[in-house]
Amino acid sequence: MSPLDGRPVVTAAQMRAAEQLAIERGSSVAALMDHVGRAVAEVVRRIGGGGDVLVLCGSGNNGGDGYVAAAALKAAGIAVRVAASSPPRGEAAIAARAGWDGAVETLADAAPASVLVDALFGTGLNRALDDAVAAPLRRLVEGARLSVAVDVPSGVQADTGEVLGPVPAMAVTLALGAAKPAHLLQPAARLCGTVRVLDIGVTVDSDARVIARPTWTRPGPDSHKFNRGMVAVVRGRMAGAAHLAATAAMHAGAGYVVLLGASMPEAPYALVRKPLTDDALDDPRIGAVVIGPGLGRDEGMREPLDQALASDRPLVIDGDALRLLTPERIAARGGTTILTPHAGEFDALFGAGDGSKLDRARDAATRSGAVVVFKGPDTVIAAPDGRAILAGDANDWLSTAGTGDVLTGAIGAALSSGMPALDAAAAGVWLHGEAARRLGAAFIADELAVALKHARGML
Ligand SMILES: NC(=O)C1=CN([C@@H]2O[C@H](COP(=O)(O)OP(=O)(O)OC[C@H]3O[C@@H](n4cnc5c(N)ncnc54)[C@H](O)[C@@H]3O)[C@@H](O)[C@H]2O)[C@@H](O)CC1
Ligand SMILES: Nc1ncnc2c1ncn2[C@@H]1O[C@H](COP(=O)(O)OP(=O)(O)O)[C@@H](O)[C@H]1O
Ligand SMILES: [K+]
Repeated sequence: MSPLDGRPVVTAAQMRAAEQLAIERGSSVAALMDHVGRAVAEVVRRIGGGGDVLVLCGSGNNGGDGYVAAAALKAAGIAVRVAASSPPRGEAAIAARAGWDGAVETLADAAPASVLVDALFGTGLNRALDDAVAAPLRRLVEGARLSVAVDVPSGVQADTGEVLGPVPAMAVTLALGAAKPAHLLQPAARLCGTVRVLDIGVTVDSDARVIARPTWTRPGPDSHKFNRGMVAVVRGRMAGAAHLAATAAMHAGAGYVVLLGASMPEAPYALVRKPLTDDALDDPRIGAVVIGPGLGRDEGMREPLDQALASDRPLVIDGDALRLLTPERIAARGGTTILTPHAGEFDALFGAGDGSKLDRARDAATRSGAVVVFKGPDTVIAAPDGRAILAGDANDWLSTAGTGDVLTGAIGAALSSGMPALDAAAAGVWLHGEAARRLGAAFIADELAVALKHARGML
């Protein structure tokens, strides 16, 4: 069992392809199922505290994993029972069922146990759970002290994170071989509890990964304010938002932050204030220009936006600026661009569309030629070359005004330090998430901007 950080995220089809490759190299579905079932049993034995176990088995291979796990638990001397939603169908699942020498109860009749193992449906779920399954599943999860899902909680769509009908929350989910989008994307991710990847002896790779602690160099003897990273934040109609972004950039470790569009000195005095002159963005030392927080959506703000787009400096575009643009206009810019839309801004810029958040973010990155940070209770970062990074598990207290402005500043700081755009976006998201985790509850965006320094100190 290992934590998710930095691990590949694969779809059901990618997982099947990896499984197929393992089979071509001499393994078999039955051998994989045997491996998975035993590994699940071992974890359940370890975390179950010796309590009795009820394994719920479906008709597919997820159910097959369940029968193998039940047999292994029994062999280990654990009191275990099995209940099934319907008989096994595939060859491997039928063989796994045959390896279980105990009774098989119906879901309706099964009494709860202290540990519940949900092996009803995995990546093969293709519709909402029937009531005859959903109701007993809920009753048995509620009656258990500990509930463990095999691969994904039954009822969630592994590739999209959609929840098909009411699904009870599990305490632990054992992701088989690799994380699936549902382990990170909402609303499914909240139902997974603690997710751990279980090695199943299948090699998986993917161009999508779970966010991980970034590599972000600390200042050294050669550092000075300009080579630490210089960030220019363009101020608009609502000065507070740009201030938050600028403060965040400073506390994320930028060496020099300038607020363009203001000239009167005021605290914090470390923040340099200058007017947005025609040549303000020409300074080659500027490593990132941040525009959008509090910019205003009126026609009058098109001018500074045009100036930023025309500059050859790396650009972070957020908030109102996203409302004044089209994907084509961004694509035409060339150069490095990072967009940080929340769901409303995303829909306005790229259209509502269907598909998973991961698919939509990737499509948006391709269309705009920019790295797209699609924010929300889960955040998907996508690059035009197809790579993607998923961040789940956010502190819900982030849902307060101004936290997005803070994120923009943090990304600006990372970008200005010379990181490639995808890495910079991920570093900013990680720092923001870590600062929020440390702050706990009911913090405000001003505090979040300052708290970035504590997260930065960990790197
Ligand atoms: N890919 C891999 O490398 C491995 C996968 N294994 C397991 O196989 C699982 C996938 O197995 P399957 O493809 O058989 O899929 P599932 O076991 O998730 O279920 C598929 C079956 O359930 C039916 N079904 C789908 N939704 C339903 C619903 N709402 N109500 C009633 N029936 C429904 C389908 O028609 C199909 O017959 C994985 O999640 C994992 O647990 C392991 O056994 C072995 C290794
Ligand atoms: N449960 C949640 N709901 C909304 N936003 C969340 C949640 N959890 C984390 N966040 C994060 O909080 C930030 C909100 O940004 P945004 O909506 O742009 O706010 P603002 O425009 O007020 O700064 C984003 O980084 C988002 O990913
Ligand atoms: K399951």
